[in-house]
Amino acid sequence: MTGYNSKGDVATSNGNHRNGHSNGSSSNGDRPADDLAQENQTDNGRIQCSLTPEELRALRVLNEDTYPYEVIQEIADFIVKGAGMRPKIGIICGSGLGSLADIIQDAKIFEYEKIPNFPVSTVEGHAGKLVVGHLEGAIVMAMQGRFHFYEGYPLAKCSMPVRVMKLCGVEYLFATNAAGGINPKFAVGDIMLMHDHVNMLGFAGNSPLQGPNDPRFGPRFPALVNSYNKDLINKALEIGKSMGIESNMHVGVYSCLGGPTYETIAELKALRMMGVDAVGMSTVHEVITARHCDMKVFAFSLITNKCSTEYSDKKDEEANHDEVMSVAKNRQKACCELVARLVREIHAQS
Ligand SMILES: O=P(O)(O)O[C@@H]1C[C@H](O)[C@@H](CO)O1
Ligand code: HPA
Repeated sequence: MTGYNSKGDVATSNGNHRNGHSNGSSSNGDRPADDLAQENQTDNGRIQCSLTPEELRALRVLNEDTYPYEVIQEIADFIVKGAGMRPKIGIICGSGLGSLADIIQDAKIFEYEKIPNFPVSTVEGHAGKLVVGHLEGAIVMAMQGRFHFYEGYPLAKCSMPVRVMKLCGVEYLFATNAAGGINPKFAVGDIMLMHDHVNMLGFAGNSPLQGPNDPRFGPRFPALVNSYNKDLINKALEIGKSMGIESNMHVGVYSCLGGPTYETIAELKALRMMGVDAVGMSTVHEVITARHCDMKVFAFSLITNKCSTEYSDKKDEEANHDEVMSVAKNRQKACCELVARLVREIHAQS
């Protein structure tokens, strides 16, 4: 166990000085770590760390799954300074929906690898770029590529970019995803506006808010009723109507499972009994993080495949990522129009 105090001291449960080397030697010559630890012992029993604040921060980011406020602030400052603008709306592009970021004008593009302390995208259909620019008069920032739990990232890391958005100035989060339709009324290509979720990873005791709470982001125990902004849902429904796609638009409940496996028939039956309409592997932890820091949330699922709850031998009824990507590509125009018009409405009101 490692503990940090507010002065940047570091203490380890075995009394060893923590310096990033596992063999007990340190950057202070060849002296054993125990000697240094004794010498650097402070009154409170903790060990005075000889690392610079920068080294300590880098070590912490590498080894820990939580991102301190100051690190998030640094990432946000890097983006705002690099873009030369402060976004108000954040967009997370779901699988195959990266084109939502292609409609942004005067775009400043940041590859994830080049953003300090940012994770990298590993999934096909998630380009790994952050795009900041203008859309329908508003300044927006879009993630062309999100982070999923099944990639090996802890939930806090998956949704860390939402906090970056917040500290960049973002007030509205638009989260989009590709999902399997469990509600038998849903067809492939339909859009489901999320009005609630079932957090299956939360049922299993996993949350992006696990660990010490930093009140600068939000409260220890945030309420999640009314997480999905009703005004934005109603506006999106109106937009859908004027686009002539109202019969392909629904309002429903999304559930996130850990993936990367698609669901079994028994799991799908269980989800349906719980009132779930669409199932995926993302979004919920992003929404939790956004609501924790008081962002307004709009989210939708593009139904890329139907999830039958009947046993069948037919191979073509099995979900697969190629189909997910190809449906998303076919429906990108409608998704882009919906997002752009909702951004326009928000901008017009402000
Ligand atoms: O990032 P999203 O939630 O849109 O991606 C879904 C879930 C998996 O990552 C992938 C499965 O096909 O699509
Ligand atoms: N299940 C889980 N995630 C998904 C699906 C699905 O059927 N389709 C797209 N993402």
